Amino acid sequence: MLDLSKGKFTKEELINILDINEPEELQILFDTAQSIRRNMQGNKIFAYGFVYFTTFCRNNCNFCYYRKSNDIKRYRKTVEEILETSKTLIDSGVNLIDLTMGEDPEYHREEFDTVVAIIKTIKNQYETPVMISPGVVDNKIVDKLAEAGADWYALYQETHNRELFKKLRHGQDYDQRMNAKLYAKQRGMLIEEGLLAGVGESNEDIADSLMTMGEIGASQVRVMSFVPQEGSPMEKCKTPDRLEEMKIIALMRIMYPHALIPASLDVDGISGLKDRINAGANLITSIIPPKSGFMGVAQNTMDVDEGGRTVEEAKIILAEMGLRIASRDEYKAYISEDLK
Ligand SMILES: C[S@@+](CC[C@H](N)C(=O)[O-])C[C@H]1O[C@@H](n2cnc3c(N)ncnc32)[C@H](O)[C@@H]1O
Ligand SMILES: C[C@H](CCN)[C@@H](N)C(=O)O
Ligand code: SF4
Repeated sequence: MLDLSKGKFTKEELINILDINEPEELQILFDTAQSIRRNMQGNKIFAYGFVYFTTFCRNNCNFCYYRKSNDIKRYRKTVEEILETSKTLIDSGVNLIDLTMGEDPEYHREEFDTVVAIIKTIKNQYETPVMISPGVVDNKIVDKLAEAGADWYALYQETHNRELFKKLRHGQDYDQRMNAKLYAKQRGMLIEEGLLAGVGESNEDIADSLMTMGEIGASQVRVMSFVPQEGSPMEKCKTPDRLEEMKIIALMRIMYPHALIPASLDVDGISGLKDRINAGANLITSIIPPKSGFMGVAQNTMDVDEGGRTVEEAKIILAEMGLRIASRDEYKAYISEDLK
């Protein structure tokens, strides 16, 4: 097999690696990714708290439960609720708060003033890094979010095949979405790019995405397996075999040794943590406090109220693997020294 440790691949080589199905070859792929992760940061794994503070959305993404046309119960949390949940997460040991929202017209109307205030409190009072996942916003809003002190702007293209994008993010503009994150990067924010697995992409599409992540300078890169959502146009589509997601995680780790790569609890809950870490992920995302009334995205309730999506639970699994959760200071050092 190809020498994987070199880290730089042509598109053809990437497609060949994605085609691997022999157990021995797969093991080499995952072992290579794991050893790169260990070399970069020893036994540390980072952890993000997830705060999905409004589930109202003006868009109609075909894969998403919260799409505008889906007739579901929605919430818009108060500032107090958002801050209280953020504080609970911070006290439990997360390294960052990911403030995530549907593209809620209410926040666009007030030009994100409330979001700016929340970011400032988390940054200045709680001394904790912030990621903002607001969907597409115009440059003026990106300026405001950057000035408020947001460290990260997360915006996932889902695919870099424009035709497929049009089907998934129906009615949305590919370039506008791409340009929003490029502008955030230009403004000095770190950016996260992401892919969906199992939505009709080819291995060539995945290879294109893997290369694009590097070209645009994303410091955090992710893949999530598609989870079918009740009431959405893709409700009857199957969730893909997880091997595809694991291969993509491993390749991202090998291509981008410094990158933050999520093991998201939002796909298979806490039971999916170990495999993703073993594939090369170095960050646990979608940690949600039980009984807080806040939801996940792809798995909106799985493991939440049972307390499965907590630092406490993750710690137990990591300990069995000889790993531990990084401290907030270790995380701050990582993003200011290794990623800049
Ligand atoms: C809910 S959005 C939050 C931010 C903002 N609304 C946006 O779309 O950018 C975050 C991401 O969740 C992922 N997601 C949504 N629905 C999903 C599903 N059914 N299965 C897997 N991932 C999903 C997509 O990658 C999407 O970009
Ligand atoms: C997809 C979400 C992240 C948005 N920035 C969250 N459910 C996650 O898995 O981290
Ligand atoms: S993925 Fe984001 S933008 Fe698309 S419908 Fe869901 S919440 Fe809205």
